[in-house]
This record gives sequence, structure tokens and C-alpha cells, in this order.
Amino acid sequence: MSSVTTPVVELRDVHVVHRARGGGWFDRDRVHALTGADLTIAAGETVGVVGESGCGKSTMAKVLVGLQQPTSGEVRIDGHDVWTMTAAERRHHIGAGVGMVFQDPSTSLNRRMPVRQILRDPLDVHRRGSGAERDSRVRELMQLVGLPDSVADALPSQLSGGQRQRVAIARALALEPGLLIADEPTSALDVSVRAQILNLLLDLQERLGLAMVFVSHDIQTVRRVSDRIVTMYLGRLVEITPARSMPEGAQHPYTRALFSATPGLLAPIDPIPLVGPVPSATRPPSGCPFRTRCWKATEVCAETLPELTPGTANGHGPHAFRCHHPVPLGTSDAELVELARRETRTTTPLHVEEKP
Ligand SMILES: Nc1ncnc2c1ncn2[C@@H]1O[C@H](COP(=O)(O)OP(=O)(O)OP(=O)(O)O)[C@@H](O)[C@H]1O
Repeated sequence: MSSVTTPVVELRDVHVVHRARGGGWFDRDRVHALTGADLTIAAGETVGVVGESGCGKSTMAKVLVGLQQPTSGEVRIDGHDVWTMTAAERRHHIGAGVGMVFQDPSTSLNRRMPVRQILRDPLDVHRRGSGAERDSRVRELMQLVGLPDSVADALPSQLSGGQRQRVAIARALALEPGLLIADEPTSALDVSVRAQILNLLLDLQERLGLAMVFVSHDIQTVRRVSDRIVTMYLGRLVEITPARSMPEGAQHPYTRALFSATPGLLAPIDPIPLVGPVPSATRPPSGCPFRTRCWKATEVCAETLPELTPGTANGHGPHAFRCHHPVPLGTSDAELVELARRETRTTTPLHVEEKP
């Protein structure tokens, strides 16, 4: 983790709408995977992204790395709006500016290429240096991620899972990007090598001054590695909180509920209870997307999307949330569990799905 300076990537009101698998282009068949995302990532900082399955984490990661074109909105990398460039300019600009490490190195690496060629490929495509310089860069990359020379001619299938992920990390760093996106980078690995790969990523980030976006279901790890944590719910960024203030610096009821379900963060208590399942991303609720499960929801939550409101996060740094009824600072998880149980018994949460 390091200090926050110049923005390397900015999302401005980014929306991604997919056609539902097997569906047409009717409104009812549209999946709102990312809705109105605004995010600025500064050089050297780590932004963790958390939220339940299907909330849009991977979609946002793909937008940041140029693999997903937004339906609307702007993606600026190093100050340039990448979707107004020609395809060739964009490939060049994004390829050199952002690297991505995927969850499963077995599927993200070309199975027919030896390690040496996998690492040389981005250098060849971007015509970086002479042949000899590219060979030397490949050796340097292997050293950087702790791979022995002896695996240079091996195919991915001949490597261990941890070694394969080291190759994927080296490839993502080949063009010296300013930002590394790591989408669940350790979850497909054996538990025994997860810590090694995580420490490697943190060490590289520190040494190379990289900004990093770390997407994970592992909230403990996200809290440990991040400067700021983005909470996503149903395609929306609902809270951005300084990691050091978590969990009690968070004021969005959903962030508090998500963190309360993570064992070991505070005294062991029951998680804050939520009502029902996450609504469908094809028919998101009107107003606040979380209101159908929220014990604090009132009529205004169904009527109006809350503005992004600055918070104080107990003085730990910039903080913002979208909520009409934020959790007061200083409220413990135990108090929230009690409140949520009581409110859920005495009121009917706003379950109705709107937006036909
Ligand atoms: N290519 C696609 N076509 C249609 N729907 C899609 C497509 N990609 C993603 N979705 C949908 O968009 C929503 C967001 O998906 P996304 O993969 O970004 O979520 P996620 O938070 O990364 O989930 P997970 O934690 O399970 O990986 C989901 O409802 C998903 O089903």
C-alpha cells in the first residue's frame, strides 16, 4: 500500500447492459450488470471490490481493462477516453497501461505456448525493443515473479497451479502497466499457495509502484490488502470506504451486513440478518437497489436513488455511500443485529420489484 497521487483510471457514469443469455433486446431481457459507476483509481493505491455473486465485480474489472465496452459512460486511462480511440490505439493504450490477472491460470494461459513465448507475446505484439531485449525482458519477468529458468520451455500443463499464476502475473506485467487488475487471483489455487501468490502481488505492487484493483469474495484478505474498499450491490457502487476504518467506519447497511457475515473481523456474533434473496439484475428495484432486503427501508428508498453522500469514516480518509438511512457511526455489529431483527419483525420490507 502506498500514498494516493495521480489518477491512472477513471470511470465516469459507466453502464453495462447485457442481453440476457437466450433473451432478446426487450427491456425484460436486459441484464443491468453495471449501473452508473464512478470511480477514480490513483497511482500506487489498492482498491478492493466486494459484493455478492452477480453484483457486477467482474464486469467492472473487465471495463477497467478494456475487455468490456460500456453501454454508456467514459473510461479514462492515464487521462485518455479509451472508447473514443480507434481499435488499434485502444489496444495499444490499454495493453500498455493495464494488466489483468484472472482467477484461473489454467484457462487464461495459452495451453500450447511454452512459458517463454507466453511472456514474449505481449512484447512482440507491442514491438517492444529488439529481439535480444525482449529475451532479456522475459528472463527479468521470470525472476520478478520467482520462476526458475528451468521452466522457460515448459507448457502451462507441466507447471503447478502456483507457478501458472506466477506466469499469468509476469505476463500481465510484461508491458510495465501502471494498474494491475486481479480478479479473484488466488481462489482457484490450493490453500497452501494462496498466501505466496498474494504476498507476491503485494511485493510487486510495492516495488513497481502499481495501482491495483483486487476483486475477491475473501473479505478478510480484501481488508488486509486494500487502501479503499468498494462495495457493489446489484450493479451499483453503493459505498467506498477507507479499508482501515472497516467494518465500523462503513455506513451503508449492506456493507455492514456483508462484513458482519465474515468470521473473525469482530467479536463472533450472528451476521446482520437480511430479508430474502438478491433481486434479479434484469428487473432491479426502483430507488435504492438494496431496499428490498434492508431493515431500514422506507418509502423514500423505493422512490429515489440516494445520492453519493460524503461520510467521515471516523477520520480514516475519503468515504462516500448511497443511502437514505445510513448507519450512525459508532453503531456496533451486535446493535445492528438486534435492530435488524426487531425492524424485520415489525415492518414489512419493501419487497415489490418495480421497473416492469
Ligand atoms: N456476457 C454476459 N451476458 C449476459 N449476462 C451477463 C454476462 N456477463 C455477466 N452477466 C450478468 O451480469 C451480472 C454481473 O455479473 P458479474 O460476473 O460481473 O458479477 P460478479 O459480481 O463478478 O459475480 P461472481 O462473484 O459470481 O464472479 C450477473 O447478473 C451476470 O449473470
